[in-house]
Amino acid sequence: MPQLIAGNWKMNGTLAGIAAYAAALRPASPGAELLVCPPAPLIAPLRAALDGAPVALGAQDCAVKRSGAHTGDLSADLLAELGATHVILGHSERRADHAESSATVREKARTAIAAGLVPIICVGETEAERDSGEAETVVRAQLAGSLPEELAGQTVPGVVAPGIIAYEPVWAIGTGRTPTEEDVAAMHASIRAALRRQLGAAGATMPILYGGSVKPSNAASLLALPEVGGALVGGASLKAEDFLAIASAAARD
Ligand SMILES: O=C(CO)COP(=O)(O)O
Repeated sequence: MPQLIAGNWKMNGTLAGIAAYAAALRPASPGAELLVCPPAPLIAPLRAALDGAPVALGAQDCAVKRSGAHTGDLSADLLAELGATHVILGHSERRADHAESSATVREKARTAIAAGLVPIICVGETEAERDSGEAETVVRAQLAGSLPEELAGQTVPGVVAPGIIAYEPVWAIGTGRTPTEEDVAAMHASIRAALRRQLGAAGATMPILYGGSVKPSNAASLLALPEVGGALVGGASLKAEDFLAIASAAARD
């Protein structure tokens, strides 16, 4: 399976900036799969500007419910209609800023799957949890709470992976710091073991992305580690050249 390089724009990006970003991505053929997750109002314009280029689009969150009286929430079905194929769920910024529990993430993942979206479920420890030796325990608990059992059997037509995990240590996000290669490899192995236990055969192949200060300069070494199925890139995905440089680091593996 080719590695997946996913960009999470977070609350960045403008309608005015879409044309130049799409123009930089359109001719690219990096060998990795590309996914861009802009703010939801930019999904449809970016889809149009990409003009058929093989770049998938995703959202950064969706609602628990599929429709109804939920002011300000975003329906997974509408996101799919706008052109999203993926949705990031349970990012640590949402867990922290919006008090999202693993149980809520699980409900959202269920809704996303029902709407035909591939959920990218984020897990990761804080610095205090790593320092106290609890990182793997915390991540295992997040996986146990956040993954719906539908992931064990779900297939979305035309999509290889029914779900994706992103390991993002909270202390590595936007800080320029990353775990050691040994720590990334150990955590990804631990996540793989947990996925196998929870989801059986589906858990054996589900991609596990690494996220947290991935840049062109460190992408090749992070992406070469065992069980690293790609990257979830924040800041460096905002510049098309940096995003593509990370994707070409994946392609060299
Ligand atoms: O949170 C992230 C992606 O979801 C990572 O962000 P940075 O790449 O900016 O550290």
